[in-house]
Amino acid sequence: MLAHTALRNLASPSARLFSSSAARQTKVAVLGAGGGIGQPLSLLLKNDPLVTSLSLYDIRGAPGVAADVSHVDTASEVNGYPADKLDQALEGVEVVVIPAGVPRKPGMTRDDLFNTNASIVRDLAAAVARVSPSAHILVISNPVNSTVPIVASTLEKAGVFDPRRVFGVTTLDVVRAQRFLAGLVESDPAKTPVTVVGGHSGATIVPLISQTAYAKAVSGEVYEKLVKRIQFGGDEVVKAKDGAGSATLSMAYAGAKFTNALLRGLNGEKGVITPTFVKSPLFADQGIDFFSSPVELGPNGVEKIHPIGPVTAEEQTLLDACLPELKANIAKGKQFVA
Ligand SMILES: NC(=O)C1=CN([C@@H]2O[C@H](COP(=O)(O)OP(=O)(O)OC[C@H]3O[C@@H](n4cnc5c(N)ncnc54)[C@H](O)[C@@H]3O)[C@@H](O)[C@H]2O)C=CC1
Ligand SMILES: O=C([O-])CC(=O)C(=O)O
Repeated sequence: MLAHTALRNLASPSARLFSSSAARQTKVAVLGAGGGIGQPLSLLLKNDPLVTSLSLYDIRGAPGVAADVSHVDTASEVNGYPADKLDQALEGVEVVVIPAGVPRKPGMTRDDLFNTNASIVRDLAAAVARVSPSAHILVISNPVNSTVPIVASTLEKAGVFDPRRVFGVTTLDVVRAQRFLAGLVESDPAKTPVTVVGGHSGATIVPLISQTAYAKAVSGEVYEKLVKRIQFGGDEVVKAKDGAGSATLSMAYAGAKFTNALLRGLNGEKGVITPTFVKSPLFADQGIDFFSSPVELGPNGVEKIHPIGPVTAEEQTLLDACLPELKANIAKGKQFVA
């Protein structure tokens, strides 16, 4: 039930946006704004009335993207920053979205991106710690299961880590789950909320179909295929793009959706609840201190971490497979910064 309300709140951001005109507005930075995700994400954020100012940074091409996006006739101002202007890009920023880093090619796992992306994310987090230490950081760069602990440990080292302000963006898993389930049961995806917990890679992605209104409509082989498709939706896109990268457009949509949810929470809207990968007590006793479960977003970021709720035996099996892999991914991220 909780998940239902939660995801319904997320389902129609535009309707909520237009009723929020009196809300406090916010300066948002996109680091990696010139990339496959960064460009459409910047466009979608330009279209979000809760964003006052958009700061676009990349080691390549951000001023051009900024000039282009700045012509869109919404109120926010847009500035683009080249490679040597990271600190300027982060000045006064309250929300930082990070899609910087390399994407997968066919045959790679997300963990194969670690060697390149770990240092990119660490260095960007160090800059946020230095220039805008109280900003909320939304991590898109893969492998999310490791890059989020990298950001947290980097902030911790700098003495500015607040667990309420660091988020791994797992919204694409929720978006896919809702789209795929809705396709099977012929419902409206916006009215087919699904909670997805765990992390963001293969077996660590755990959709809780039993908590949906359609639990009984999908069983046996149909259920198994649905779960696999949600867990490996990223691979589907990587394969179809055939060497040209991974999901960018659906990720930009998911990133903008999560950013809007956070902004609504920061603005004091109540009941904004969505899964996100955060520092979490849920499985900390098993040495897993980051986990995605439904999180209520509020004026300080994470307001409340909700438990995963009732699971079936099949879902427990999925969780049992998720936890050791997630634990190793988290440890790898922490170790990189230590
Ligand atoms: N969390 C999720 O659900 C998803 C995550 N991703 C991940 O997002 C990341 C980006 O993917 P794409 O946009 O497709 O890649 P891309 O290669 O098209 O764009 C990445 C951008 O990052 C920039 N960049 C590299 N180093 C940088 C630095 N130090 N500072 C600022 N910018 C830097 C590059 O210049 C490039 O413009 C990948 O790691 C990918 O795996 C992709 C899809 C879904
Ligand atoms: O599959 C990838 O590498 C990109 C990603 O995280 C996704 O699409 O879920």
